[in-house]
Amino acid sequence: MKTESDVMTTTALQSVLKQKPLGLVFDIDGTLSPIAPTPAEARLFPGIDTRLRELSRYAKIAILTGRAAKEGAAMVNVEGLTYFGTHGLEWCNGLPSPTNLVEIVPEAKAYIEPGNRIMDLAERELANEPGILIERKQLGGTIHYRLAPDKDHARQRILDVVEGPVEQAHMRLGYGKFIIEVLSPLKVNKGVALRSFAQKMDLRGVIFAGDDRTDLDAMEAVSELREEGISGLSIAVQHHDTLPALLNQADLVVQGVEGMAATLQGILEYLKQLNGSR
Ligand SMILES: O=P(O)(O)OC[C@H]1O[C@H](O[C@H]2O[C@H](CO)[C@@H](O)[C@H](O)[C@H]2O)[C@H](O)[C@@H](O)[C@@H]1O
Repeated sequence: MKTESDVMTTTALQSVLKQKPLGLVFDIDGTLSPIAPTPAEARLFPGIDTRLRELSRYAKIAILTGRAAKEGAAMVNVEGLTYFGTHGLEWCNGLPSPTNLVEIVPEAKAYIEPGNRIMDLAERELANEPGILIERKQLGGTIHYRLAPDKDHARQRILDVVEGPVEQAHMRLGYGKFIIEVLSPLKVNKGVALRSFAQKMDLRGVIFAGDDRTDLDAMEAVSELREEGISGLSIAVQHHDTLPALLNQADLVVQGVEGMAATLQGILEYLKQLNGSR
């Protein structure tokens, strides 16, 4: 049985889906892909790639991930989408290739070298720490401690190693699900990236879905765009550890990646119906 709030949600979702051009923007980890013990083990939820391919007939689609753009694109592997990586710091229109290069915010280039030095240091100093894994990116990278036997100890060890050098390099740290990230100090985040995508594609409607702290910026951007007259809706993918702030900000909450996959299927069916195709 449909509840009153289900009906309201459906109505709100449908009203955004009627807009043209329509944009659909998705985080990957925890949204399109169940959280895995390590980044290399994560895979898209079954059928997501097919749905994205079909959805791209009706909407402009962007992937907006904290992973490097190249890694995110390799994971999704659907042609014709915009791939934003490192929380919006880099992007590629379509799948990256030797003739289709990943671009980076020009002001960020000055931080590539210091970022490399900090990641080299982290690799050296944390090599013997159990359960710590280092994921390097074009700029900086992510230090994972999900597999550490003592997570509090691992987190503190990481901070002891990188906090000082990050401060000296005038860079900053970011925090997520059992990760500490070495980032540029620029005001680039998923919200800025979502706004640039909406502007570039001249979107009249936009839907964003995400599950973690950095996705909050994109959800706030959706609210701002709405105030500016662009129809928008944000979806939080709820897990056992989802931040309350994210659930409060979202217009719609779905349960886990499975719930997100079902919502994508519903969106696809509605767009097919709207556009008279089967
Ligand atoms: O904010 P996001 O776009 O979700 O990016 C944050 C990080 O996501 C990835 O790490 C997370 O997913 C891994 C695979 O499921 C998991 O092992 C890890 O514990 C999670 O934090 C990605 O590997 C990182 O590069 C992103 O920064």
